[in-house]
Parts: sequence; C-alpha cells; structure tokens
Amino acid sequence: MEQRGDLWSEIIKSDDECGDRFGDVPKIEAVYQRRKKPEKLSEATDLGCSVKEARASLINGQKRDSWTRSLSTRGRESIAVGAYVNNQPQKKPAARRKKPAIPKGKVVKAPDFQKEKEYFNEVDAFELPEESPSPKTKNSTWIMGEQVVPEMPHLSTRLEKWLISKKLNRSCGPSSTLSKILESSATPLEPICDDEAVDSLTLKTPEKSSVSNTSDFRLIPSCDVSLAGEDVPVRKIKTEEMDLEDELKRLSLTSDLTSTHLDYEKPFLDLLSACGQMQPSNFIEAFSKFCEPESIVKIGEGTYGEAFRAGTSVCKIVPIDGDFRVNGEIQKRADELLEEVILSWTLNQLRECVTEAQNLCPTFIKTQDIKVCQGPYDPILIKAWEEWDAKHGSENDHPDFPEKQCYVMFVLEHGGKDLESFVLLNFDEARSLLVQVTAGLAVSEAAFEFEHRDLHWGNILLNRNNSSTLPFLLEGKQVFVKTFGVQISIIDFTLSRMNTGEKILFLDLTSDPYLFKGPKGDKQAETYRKMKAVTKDCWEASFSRTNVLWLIYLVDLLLTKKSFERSSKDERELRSLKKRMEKYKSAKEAVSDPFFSDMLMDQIS
Ligand SMILES: Nc1ncnc2c1ncn2[C@@H]1O[C@H](COP(=O)(O)OP(=O)(O)OP(=O)(O)O)[C@@H](O)[C@H]1O
Repeated sequence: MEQRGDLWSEIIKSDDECGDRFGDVPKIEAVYQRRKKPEKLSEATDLGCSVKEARASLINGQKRDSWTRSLSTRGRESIAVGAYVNNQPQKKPAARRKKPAIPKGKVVKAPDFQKEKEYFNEVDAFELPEESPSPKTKNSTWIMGEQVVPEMPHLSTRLEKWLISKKLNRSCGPSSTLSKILESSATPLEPICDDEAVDSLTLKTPEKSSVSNTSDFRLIPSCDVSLAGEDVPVRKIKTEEMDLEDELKRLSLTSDLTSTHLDYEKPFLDLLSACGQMQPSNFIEAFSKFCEPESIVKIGEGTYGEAFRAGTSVCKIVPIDGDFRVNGEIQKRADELLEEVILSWTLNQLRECVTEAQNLCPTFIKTQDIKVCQGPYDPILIKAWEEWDAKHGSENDHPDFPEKQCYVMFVLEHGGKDLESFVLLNFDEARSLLVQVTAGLAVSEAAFEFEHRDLHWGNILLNRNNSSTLPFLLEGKQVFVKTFGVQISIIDFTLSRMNTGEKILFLDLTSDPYLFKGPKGDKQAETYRKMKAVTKDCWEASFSRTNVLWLIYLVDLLLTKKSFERSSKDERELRSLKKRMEKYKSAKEAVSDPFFSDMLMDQIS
C-alpha cells in the first residue's frame, strides 16, 4: 500500500508536462464523437501542481480525484490514501461553494420577436430535408477515420414546431405528413410515431455484424412508462403520451416558451427527443413512476452519477450542462449523454428475442427508461444521499444544485452488487463470472463491434438467483452458459465504443492522458495503458483486443484480489487461461478457450 502510494506521488511529481497541461482548456468540438474528458486533464494538472481547497465531508473528509476514486470505489486495496492525501481535490465547505453559473441555454430572456421570426423561417427550411428518406445503410460497416455526423432525433422538436405553428395559425407549419398524421387521427392523439423521426433514429446494425439480419433499430413510441414488465421485441425510444391541449398550453408563445424551448440548444433538444420528452421532468415525477418517493434509497455512486434504488429499479442521476464542477469534474454535456443514451438503448437489443436475432445475451444491464430532469435535488433525494454519506462516507459533493440544473436519469434494472464487494463462494462462481463476461462481450462484438473499455470490478454487478443456465446466441448459434446461481450484469458505458451500423460511438481518450497515469503495477491502470498501446490512440477504430485486456484483468483480479474456495489446480487453470488469453484478439476468440468448454452447453441438460 505504502509503496503504491509512493509510486503514485512519484508519478505525479515526475510529471513535467504539468505546465503545458495547465494551458489546456476543455474543447467543445464540432462533435462526431463523445466529448473527450479534458476535465481529467485539468484534474491532473491540479493534482500535480496545486493543492485544492478543502471540501467538507461527513466521514472521511477527503474527496478524491477520478483515479483515486476509481481505485477506491473499484479497488480500495490498491491505493495508499496517505501518500496522496494532500493532492486530493477536496470538497469545499458548502458555505464557500462558488455559486454555480446558470446552465447554458436556460437563461430567462424577454420575448425576442426577431428571434421568433428567424426561428419560423428555420422551421420552413427545416422540414424539407427532414422529409427526405434517410440514406441507406452502407453494407460495409465503416471506414476507419471517417467521421459520421450523428443524425439525431427531431421527434418532439418537430411536434413542438407544428404545435406552435398551429397555435399561431402561421403558414410555416410542419411537413404535411406530420400534420396529416396528427390531424387525420380519428381517435384522441396517439403517441407520436413519426416515420421520419423514426428513420433518423433507426440504428441499423451493420449487415456483417448485426443483432439480427433484418431487424432495424425501431423507434416504438410507448405510453407505458412502467417498464418493469417483460422485454418487448421492439422498443427503443419511448415518447410520452402527449395531450395536445396541454402541449398547446405549454407551448403558447409566452415568455415561458422563449425562455425555455427556444433557448434550448440543439444537443439538449436532441437529448430530450431521444428520451421522448418535450421538456425536462422533475425528479419526483420521474421517480414516482417506479416507486413511492419516500422509499428511495441511495445505493452507490460514481464520479459522474449517483445511483438510487427506486422499487425494483436503479436510477442513476448524472448532472449535465452546468458550468460548474461536480465532484471535481466538469459536467458532461448533452451531446455526450445523447451518445450514452443511444449506446444504452442499442445494447438493450441484445436482450430482444426476435426471430431474426443472430446475437443475444442477458449480460448488459437492461435500460428501462431514460429521462431528462431539471431542478434542484428533491429533499427526499438529499435525505437519501445524506443517509448513505453517513453510513459509507461519500466521495461526492453534497448535491446542492440550482433551479436550472439539468440531469439525465438512467432507469436501470437492479443488477446486484459490484464485483468489488460481492463475495464469491467458490471456483464455480468465479469461472461462471468469467464465462458470462467473455460470452457477453463476444456477442456484443459480433453485433456491434462493441468494446467496453472500462470493465473494472465496479462495473460488473453480480446477483444470486435460482438460474442454472442462461441462454446466449452468438452469430446464430445458441449456447447455454452455466451460472452456478450467479448472474452478472455489465454497467457503465461511458468509455465504450460501438458501431451501430450507422454511427461509430466512442469516447476519444487522446486528450485524457491522466487516465493512463495511474499507479504502476496497478492492474486497472495497466489495462488502460495496454489499451492505449493496442489502439495507438485511435479510439474510434475497432480493437476487440481491448475486451481481451479486460478479461485478462479479471483473471488477474480473481487470482490476486478475490478470495474464494479454490484448489491449487483451480489456480493453475486460471493462470494458464491468462497465458492463453495473451494471444486472443477478441472475446469471440477467447470464448472458444478450453477453460470455458464445460460451461457452454448446446442445450439445457
Ligand atoms: N443497475 C445497477 N444496479 C445496481 N447498482 C448499480 C447499478 N448502476 C449503478 N450502480 C451502482 O452505482 C455505482 C456507480 O454507477 P456507475 O459506475 O454507472 O457510475 P459512474 O458515475 O458512471 O461511475 P464512474 O466513476 O465509473 O464513471 C456502481 O458502482 C454501482 O455500485
């Protein structure tokens, strides 16, 4: 521990690029990719060159930077707190908190009629291209380095525009198609199912690497927000039932409208749209669809997200678009979250048992809903947060957010405990963990060229149940994986890369050198460095080998950090698996390793 701490200090001290980094400012790019994480860059700078202000904490008194947090929440054994304690970004006392700036694009403004005029001109111009059929998906998956401008949904924005034009009786209404869809409806307004909007979100998987050969990523509007039920064959993005009158009221051209909708920037509108919303919800409204608000309990935290249990679901809340740091990090932007939203929905496809499916697995956490929320944390959430803090000592800032703060709330299936805290009983449970992760990654590689890229032990959840096998479908071949009563779920797709068939979603880590500067000898830190070597910093390209690197990390972890009942023969088997893994280029190759053969069955025995 001490030694690791010293190494960490050494790394920090020897970082002579400090001065250069100081000049780096977070970039907002014309984005075709999830934003880089320059915040960690400046974090590195802070760590190396300055001592941060002290922040209040109820128990441990110290707040940690991303790296130490990651080692802490994901690998407490591997850090020496004492060695870096003075370098920590520390929580400021609440009273000294810098007053947060009003989040971008939410400034209340007086009505600006010139702006409205321009807006409606834009509506006119906007409709035609929207009506055009979407370009056909290319057969080839993608060309390396090609940057694809994300076409994002305009579902609710289009409806809004139409509603506005109806309200004003202006001639700049929407496409006739949309008007007709809405007007010709004999029944009360159905949830919107706008084909063009559907097209723009259709995330066709590449022909060569698809969940199914024929099925598109279909946008199926649904009014049912209670998604606790079974998987449905096709459902990705939901739209809320909208009452026309209500919406007309909401969209009346009052100062309200000019101060909200017209001021939302496109990425935020796209995000709302992808979440089937016309405007952000408030927290309790969103939570109350899943549980009695009083029953909300905080269950975990990450650098970006706070996780709360809501009934049988978990709601992960990620603040976005604010101009102040949260937990020492610059807040993520709507465009980044939009990619994570698409990634999450796309991975859900691997659970959809449609007849044409070629690749299926239950390994990635099921996303049940995603909502954009706005407002300060509700007192109920604050209470839950404080209770968790009192018990576990939060590393995050106390959630004091302003009225205008926006968030994305991921509603996820409860996946159980993370691998760090889960107690594995025996070798069978350990090898089932390995086979489920390997097979799940193999399936996702085949379907989407998916790479998780951050599969540390905080991002693998385990849950005991009565299952003995789980079904997987890999390139059309069905296998049943032995679970020995433990089912795993993979979470947190922030660093993940995927080819949806139309877009490459990835996080460019090139400008995040800090991620690669973790302690020498630490398995997690070494894995990031190995990924960097494999990708040669070309993060948009497909390198399934990164999945194998995380599998090797997992085997190492089982050998060195987890204790469970095992024989020396079991350990030998793990060590030779690790050796053989060195030559695999993908999880798909790895899953054919003899280590897994007696855990993969053609049929349920
Ligand atoms: N679906 C879930 N079921 C159970 N627990 C969960 C779930 N999702 C998140 N958690 C808990 O919340 C913690 C934080 O979640 P997550 O890792 O997704 O947040 P994050 O902010 O993206 O983290 P990071 O610091 O890795 O960026 C997890 O380690 C886990 O303990």
